[in-house]
Amino acid sequence: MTVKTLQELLTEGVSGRTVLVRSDLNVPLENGRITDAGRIIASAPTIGALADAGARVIVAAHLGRPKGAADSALSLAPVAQRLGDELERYVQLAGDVVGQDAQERAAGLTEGDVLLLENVRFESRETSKDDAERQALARELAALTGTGGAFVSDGFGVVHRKQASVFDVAQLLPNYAGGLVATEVDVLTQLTTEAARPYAVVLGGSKVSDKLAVIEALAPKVDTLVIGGGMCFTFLAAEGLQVGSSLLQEEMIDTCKDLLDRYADVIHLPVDVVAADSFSADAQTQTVPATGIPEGWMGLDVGPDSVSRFSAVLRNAKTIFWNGPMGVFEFPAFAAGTRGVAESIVEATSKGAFSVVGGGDSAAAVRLLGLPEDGFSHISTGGGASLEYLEGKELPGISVLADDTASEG
Ligand SMILES: Nc1ncnc2c1ncn2[C@@H]1O[C@H](COP(=O)(O)OP(=O)(O)OP(=O)(O)O)[C@@H](O)[C@H]1O
Ligand SMILES: O=C(O)[C@H](O)COP(=O)(O)O
Repeated sequence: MTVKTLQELLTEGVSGRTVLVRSDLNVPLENGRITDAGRIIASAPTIGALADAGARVIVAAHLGRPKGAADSALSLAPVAQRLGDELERYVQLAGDVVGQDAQERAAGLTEGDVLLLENVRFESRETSKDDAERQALARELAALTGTGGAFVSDGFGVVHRKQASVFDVAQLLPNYAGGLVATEVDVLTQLTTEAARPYAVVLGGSKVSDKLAVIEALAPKVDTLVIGGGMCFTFLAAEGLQVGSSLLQEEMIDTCKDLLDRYADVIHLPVDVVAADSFSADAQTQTVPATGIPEGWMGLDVGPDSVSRFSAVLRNAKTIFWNGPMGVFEFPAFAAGTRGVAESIVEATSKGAFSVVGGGDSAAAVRLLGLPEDGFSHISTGGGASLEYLEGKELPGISVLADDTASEG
C-alpha cells in the first residue's frame, strides 16, 4: 500500500497548482460563535504549508449535519474568519460548494491564496448513498482544481465517512495524506500494536449504541474499561439497578448484560452518581449510590467515590485511551467527574503513560475545563473516526488513499 504524504507533494512542487484539501473544521458553535477552535488549529498547518509553498489552496469542509441544503446557521463564515486568523492570511469563503461562485473564485486564485468552499453538506450529493450522485459531486469538486490538481486528505475526524469530498474525490485526483491524518494514524497505531500494560480505556458520552462495538472490540484487549457518562446507566440497568429517569437505551440492556457477564473483571462502572431533578444547569442535585437513584431523578455525573476508584486504576495505567465525558460537563454542577478522571489521566501521563483523548466532546471538555492540553500525549481530532480505527474497521477516507491509480495515470 503506497500512501503518498504531504511532504512528497511539497517535494514534487505545488507552485502554481491548485490543491483541494479536505479538512474537518466541524467545530462547536454557540449563537454563531466558535466555542472550541481545536479542529481549526489542528488543520491549519497542512493548509498553511501548501499556501506557503505557492499552491492555490481550496479547502472543502462540513459543519454540522445540514439536510443537504443551504442553512445559514451552518455557514462556514465564522470558520473562514478563524482559519484566516490562524493562518495569518486572508481566507475567502465561496458562497456555494461547486456552483458559479466557487468556480469563479477557484479560477481567480493566485499562488498562496486560500479559498474555503461553503459547507460541503449543503450539497445533498455529499452524503448520498447513491455512488453515482456522490461521484458526480466529486467530479465537480475535482474540476475546481483545473490542470495539475491534487487532493490532500486531512480531515481525520471525517475519514470514517464514505462521502464525496472524503472518498470519491480521492479517486479522481492524485491523492496524498495530509500531516494531520498521518499524525493521527501514527498515534492510534501505537494503541493497537504496541500498547504498554496496564492498558485502560475510559468511555463516556451519551450514546451506548454508538460505542458498543468498540467495547466489544476493546474489552478482550485491555486491562480496564471504565464506563461513565450517559451510557453507564444502560449498564447499571443491566445489573438490575433502578436508574430513575437517567439516559437509558432499553433495547441495549441485554447486550450490556452479556458484556458484563463476559468481561466482569475488566469493566468498571460508577458506584455513585450525581443525580438531578431536571436536565438543567441549576437543577436540584444529590449524590446517591448507584444502587439508589431515586425515581424521577437522573444521573448527570459520576460521583466522588466513583472518581476515586477510577482514578486509582488510571493513575497506574501505562496506556490510556479516553473517549466521552463522564457527565454533562457543559453544566458546572456536573463537570467534576470529567475533571477528576481527566486529572488522573494527566497524572498518569506525567509518570510516563501514553495517553490519547479521542472525541470532539472529550477534547472540548479538556479545553473548556481549563485542563492542560500538553498533559495528554495526544488529543485526537476524531471522535467516531478514532473509535472506528480502534475497532479495526476500514476507514474509507484512509483506505482510498492506497488506491493511487489517479496519481499514476
Ligand atoms: N449522564 C449523562 N446524561 C446525559 N448526557 C450526558 C451524560 N454524561 C455525558 N453526557 C453528554 O454526552 C455528550 C457527549 O457525548 P458523545 O458520545 O458525543 O462524546 P464524544 O464521543 O466525546 O463526542 P464526538 O462524538 O463529538 O466525538 C456531552 O454533550 C455530555 O453532556
Ligand atoms: O464531529 C465529527 O465527529 C466529525 O466532524 C464527523 O461528523 P459527522 O459525525 O457528522 O459525520
